[in-house]
Amino acid sequence: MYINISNVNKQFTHKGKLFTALNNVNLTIEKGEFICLLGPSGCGKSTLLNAIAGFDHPTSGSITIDGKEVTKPSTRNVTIFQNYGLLPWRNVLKNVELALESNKALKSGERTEIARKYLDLVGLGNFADASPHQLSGGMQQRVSIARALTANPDIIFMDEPFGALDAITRMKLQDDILSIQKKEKKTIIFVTHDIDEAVYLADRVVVMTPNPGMVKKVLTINLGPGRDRTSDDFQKIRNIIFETFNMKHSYPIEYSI
Ligand SMILES: Nc1ncnc2c1ncn2[C@@H]1O[C@H](COP(=O)(O)OP(=O)(O)OP(=O)(O)O)[C@@H](O)[C@H]1O
Repeated sequence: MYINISNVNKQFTHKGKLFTALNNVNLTIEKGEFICLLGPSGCGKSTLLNAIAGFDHPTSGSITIDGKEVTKPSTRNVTIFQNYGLLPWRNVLKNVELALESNKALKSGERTEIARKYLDLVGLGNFADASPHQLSGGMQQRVSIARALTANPDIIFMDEPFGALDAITRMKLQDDILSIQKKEKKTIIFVTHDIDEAVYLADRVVVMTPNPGMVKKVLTINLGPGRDRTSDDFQKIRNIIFETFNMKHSYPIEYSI
C-alpha cells in the first residue's frame, strides 16, 4: 500500500453552519496506479485531492504516503490545475525549466536538456521559443504536463485538468496522458466529473456522492489499454456508474459523425 486514506472526515464552517465535505473516506492506492476521483459538483473531490496533496488537512482521520503522515505539500509531488498556471512572460521552454530551478545541483545546460526532453514527449519540441499566449489551450496544458514531468514527481495530482478544453482536444490529451503514464509509470490521482473520461483513463474509479461527500463505490476498470468508448464493456461500466448516481440512461449513447 502506497497511499493510505483512513477514516478521513473534513468539515467546513460556512455562515455558522457545519458542513461535511468528506464523510469517513477510506481508500488505499498503490504505486503507479491511475486513480480517478469522479462525482458531481460538491461531492468533495477537490477537498480529498487537496488533503492527499497536503494543501489542506482532514478534520479527523489520517493520510499517509509511503508510511509517512501527510502534513504539508511535498516537493516530491506536483499538481496540475485546469488553468494551466504558465508564466506569461516566460517562453515555453523557460516555463518547463521552472520545475528545475530550485535544484541547484543542475547546471543551466542540464536544466534545458531535461526540459527539452519532456517538451518533445508532449509533442511541443518545436514550440520551445513560443510565448504561452501563442498556444491553444490544449497546447498550454501540454506545457504544464511537461513541466510537471520535468520535476520527476512521485505523484501527479490533476484537478479537472482538461475541463476547459473542447471535446476533441480533450480526447487527444487523454490519449497523451495515458501514453505518458505508460512510459513514466507515475502514480496519478485525477479529479473529474466526466464519467467517460474516468472510465477511459483509470485503473480504478472512485465514485463519490455529495451531501455528505463520501466514497460510494470503487470500480476496478479491467478494460486494459487502448480502450474503446463504444464497446459493450465500456458501456457496461458506464451504466454501473450511472446507476450509482441514480441516473441510468436507458438508451445507449449515440455516436454519429
Ligand atoms: N474552504 C471552504 N470553506 C467552506 N466550504 C468549502 C470549502 N472548500 C470546499 N467547501 C465545500 O465543500 C464541498 C466540497 O467541495 P469540493 O470543491 O471538494 O467539491 P468538488 O467535488 O471538487 O466540486 P467541483 O467539481 O464543483 O469542483 C462543497 O460544497 C464546497 O462548497
